[in-house]
Amino acid sequence: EIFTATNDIEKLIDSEINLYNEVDSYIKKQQDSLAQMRNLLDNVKSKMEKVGLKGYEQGKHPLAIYFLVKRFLTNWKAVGNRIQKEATFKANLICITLGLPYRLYFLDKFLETFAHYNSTFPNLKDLEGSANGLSRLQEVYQLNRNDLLDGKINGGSHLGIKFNWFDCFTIGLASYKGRYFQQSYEWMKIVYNSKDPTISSNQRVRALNYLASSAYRIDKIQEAINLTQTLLKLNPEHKTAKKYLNIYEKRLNTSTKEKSTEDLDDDNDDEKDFKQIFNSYKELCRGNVNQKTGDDVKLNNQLNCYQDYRNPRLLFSPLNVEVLSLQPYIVIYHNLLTNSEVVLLKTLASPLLKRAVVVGKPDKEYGEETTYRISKTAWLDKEDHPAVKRITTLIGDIIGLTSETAEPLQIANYGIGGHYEPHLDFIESEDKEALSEYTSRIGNRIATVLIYLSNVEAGGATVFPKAGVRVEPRQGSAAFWYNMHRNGEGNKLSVHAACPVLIGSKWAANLWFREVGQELRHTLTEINIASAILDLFNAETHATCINNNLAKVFEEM
Ligand SMILES: O=C(O)CCC(=O)C(=O)O
Ligand SMILES: [Fe+2]
Repeated sequence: EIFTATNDIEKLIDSEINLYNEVDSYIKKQQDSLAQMRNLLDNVKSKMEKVGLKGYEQGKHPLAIYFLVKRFLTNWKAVGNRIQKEATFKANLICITLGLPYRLYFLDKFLETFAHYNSTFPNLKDLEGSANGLSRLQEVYQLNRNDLLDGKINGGSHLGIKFNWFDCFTIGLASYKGRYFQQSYEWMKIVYNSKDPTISSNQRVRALNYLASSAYRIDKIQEAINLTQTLLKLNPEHKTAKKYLNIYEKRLNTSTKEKSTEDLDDDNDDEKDFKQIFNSYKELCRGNVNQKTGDDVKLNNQLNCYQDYRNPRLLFSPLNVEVLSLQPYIVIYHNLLTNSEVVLLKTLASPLLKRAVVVGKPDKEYGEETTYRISKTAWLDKEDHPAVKRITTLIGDIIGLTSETAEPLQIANYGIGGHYEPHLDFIESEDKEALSEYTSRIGNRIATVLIYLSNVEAGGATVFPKAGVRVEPRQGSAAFWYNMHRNGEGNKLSVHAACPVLIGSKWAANLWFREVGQELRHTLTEINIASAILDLFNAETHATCINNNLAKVFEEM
C-alpha cells in the first residue's frame, strides 16, 4: 500500500509531476505536429483548388493530370510521411502508460486509409509518363511553350497553376528522351536561367548538361561548346562533359560541305520514307488534311457516301457509309453501334484493361511494351458475352468477310497523350518460318474494323499518312479498311496511326479479320462498291457527306 509511509507518498507525488510533464509534452508535440499536418493539408488543398477543374474533369486535361500525379509524389507523400511519424511508438507508449488501448482508434483508421491508397498511388514512372505525354502533345500539336508555362493549351482557358523550374526540367527531360531536341533545348534553358532560389546547384548543372547536349543535336554546335565549358567550370570533375566537349569540337571543325554529304548518305530511302510518313502523320493529326504522299491517292480526294441496306439485317435501318479512300479502301460506317452497346463493351472491358503491347515481329516474343503505343487494352472473346458475338457477326456480314477467323475484339483506352504511332496492322517478317507460324492457322490481318467507343474533345484522330486520310472518332461509328491486297500481299498504303489524345479520353475497339476463309469474299469489295453506286440512285445521302460522286470516281478507275 502507499498510504502507510510518507516515502511512498513522495514517490507518488514525483510520479504525478512526471506524468503531468510527460503528457503535457506529448500534447504540445502533438499540437505542433498537427499544426504542421494542417499546414501540409492546407497546402495540398490550395493546389487542388488552383487547378480550377473539378472532379473527373481533371482527367480530361493533360496539364491537370500532370499536376495531379505530381501532387501525389510531393504533397501527399509529405502528408503520408507526417502520418507515419504519428504512429511512432512514442504515441503508443503514452497509451500504455495511461492504460489506454494500444493504439487510438482514429490513428489506426488513418494509417489504414493511407496504406490502402499508397499501393495505388502514382510513382515516379507515372510522373515521367505524364511528362512524356505532354512533350509528345507539344511536338505533335505544336503546343505553344509560353502557354504551357502559363498553364494553358494553345490559347485555351487557364488552369490556375503554372510551371515552376521542376516542371520545366521534368518536361525538358521527357522531351530529351523522346528526341524532341528543340523542345528540350528550350525547357532546359528556362531551368538554367531561372532565378528561383530553390534550384540546387546540382540541379542547375544537370539542366546545363541537357541544354548543351540538346543544343548540339539541333546544330547549335558553338553554343553546345560554350555551355559545356561553363559546365566544366562549375563542375570540373563532371564525368561525361570532357568527352562530349571533344566530340562537339571535332564536329565544329568538320566543314559544312562534308557534313551535308554525310547527312545525305545517312538518308537512305527507307529512312526518307519513314520521315515522310511521320511528317504527314503529324500534319494529319493537326487537322491539315491536304497532306498526300505518293501518287496512288489521286482518287481519294472525293468524299462519298451511300446507304447500305443490302444485308437483310440492315433493311429497316440502312447504314450510312462514307467512302474515304479507294486505294487503300477505307470507309466509315456511321452509327454502327448503339449507345447501350458502346456502354456494355466498355463495362465488360474495364476490369480487364492492361498496358497495351505490340505484336512486333513474329520472331520476337509476343507482347512488347513500347513508347510508340501508349494505351491500355483488353480482349473480349465472342464467347464472353452474347453481345460480342452478335456485334462481331454483324460486322462480318456488313463488310462481307467471315468473322469465323476474326480475332477477339480488342478494346483500347488511351490516356494522357495516348497514341499509336504509324504502323501496319498486318505482320511482316524477313523470317519466313516465324511469319508462317503466326499466319499458318488463320492467316494475316487482312482487314481492320475500328469502332469508336467515345468522342474525343481534341486530338485522337485515326490518320492514314500515305492515303492522306483522317478519321475523327465519333462514338458508335466505325472505320473499316483493307490492310492487304487481293493477291495476299500487304498494302503499305494502309499505314495508319492513332494521334495522341489532347483533351478528353478515347475508347476504341479493334476487330481484326484474318485471311483464312476470305478467299472468295475479298474479291467482293468492288462488287460491293458497284452495288453501292446503284444504291446511290435510290438512297438519300447522309448529311455528313459533301459530295455524291462515287459514280464519277468509278469512271476514273
Ligand atoms: O485507335 C486508333 O485510332 C487506331 C488504333 C490502331 O491502329 C491499332 O490499335 O492497331
Ligand atoms: Fe492499327
